[in-house]
Amino acid sequence: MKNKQILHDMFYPKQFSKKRYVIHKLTDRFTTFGYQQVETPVFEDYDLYNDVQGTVDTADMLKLVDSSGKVLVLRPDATIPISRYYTNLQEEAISSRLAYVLDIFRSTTEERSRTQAGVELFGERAPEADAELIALAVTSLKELEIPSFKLEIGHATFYKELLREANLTAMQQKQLDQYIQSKNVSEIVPFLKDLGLDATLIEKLRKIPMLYGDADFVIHEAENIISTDRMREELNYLSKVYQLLQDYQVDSYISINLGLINHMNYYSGIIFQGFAEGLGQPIMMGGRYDYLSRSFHRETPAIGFAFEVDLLVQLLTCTLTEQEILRLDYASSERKRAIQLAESLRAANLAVIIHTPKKEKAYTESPELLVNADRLVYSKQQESKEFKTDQEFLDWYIRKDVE
Ligand SMILES: N[C@@H](Cc1c[nH]c[nH+]1)C(=O)O
Repeated sequence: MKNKQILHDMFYPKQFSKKRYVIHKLTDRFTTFGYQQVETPVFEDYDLYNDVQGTVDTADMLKLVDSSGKVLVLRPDATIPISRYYTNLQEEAISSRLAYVLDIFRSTTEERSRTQAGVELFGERAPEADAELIALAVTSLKELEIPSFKLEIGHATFYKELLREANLTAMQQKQLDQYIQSKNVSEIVPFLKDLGLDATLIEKLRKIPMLYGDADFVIHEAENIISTDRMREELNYLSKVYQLLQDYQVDSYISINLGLINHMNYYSGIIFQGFAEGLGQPIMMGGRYDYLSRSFHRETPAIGFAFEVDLLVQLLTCTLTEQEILRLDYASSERKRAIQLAESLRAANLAVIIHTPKKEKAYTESPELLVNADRLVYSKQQESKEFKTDQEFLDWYIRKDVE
């Protein structure tokens, strides 16, 4: 049976090279969209999360106590500390586009820790900013060749506007969120009737789980349930973002889902989640969180997303070519020469192991080089080749895989 206490599953070399590839691709792409990478501490004050409203449930955090009795948590979210960092340092001309690759620790996830790669964009509230950020997410997934993925775009408060006057308790709201998320239409109506809500309001709320799919259809249908100016403004905003995504030519990867619920409740506007075929959980999530920074005593609009790196690694279909490792052996008189040869190869970014016993199974297919006083003998499986000088070998070996 799988041990559920395992903190982070071991990544073996093959898997890890996939993880490294995913991280490399994502961070390179983030850079080309102007994001600069940051890192936040693993251990954080419990109070940071306790004070910030609507963040990770305190029960889900992994806590520890330091030697002075102070309660710390293992970083349960990246958006909150990065938002605090940006808000506090705003005057010091730091970039308003920050990226990260960080492990996130939550006791609710089976592995307890997972790697997220994400971006946060501060200081802008405009459909153009949202569209560019969403286009970045799509471009990244396309480049990783993630098969059949979709991004669902919704809104954190659109349907909650309908409930303004209903004064639901937090528990009731949570229950309703669950029904909407699971599109459990048959339970929604009796639940809302029991709460004594007005029949027209119930009728509108009942439609929410159906507001998903093709953008033009959803936006048109959503117009029929609008009851406040705020709802109209937000729907127009969403529609503008969608038009921009058409210009980015990524609209075929997008669907609108006004019943989308994100678990972090710092979101205040557009939200999104990415899904890949055959995987029940989202591979990315994000959204606009314009008011989180109020907790840090300044207001800065912001939007961001995070990819679940470990899930992307599972979905990777491309085959990565592993770097071959040359095993270098030498006649005892040639030790110094062999060491220098290894140095030259490593300077050209090639992998070399000097004089190791040939017992590891993984290396039985590795090429070998024997350095003798009068010649160098290269062999790989059945093939072998001889060289008179070190330079002759280096010239050949360094270029052999380059067409
Ligand atoms: N921090 C969010 C993802 C996100 C990044 N930026 C905005 N949202 C999460 O872990 O779900």
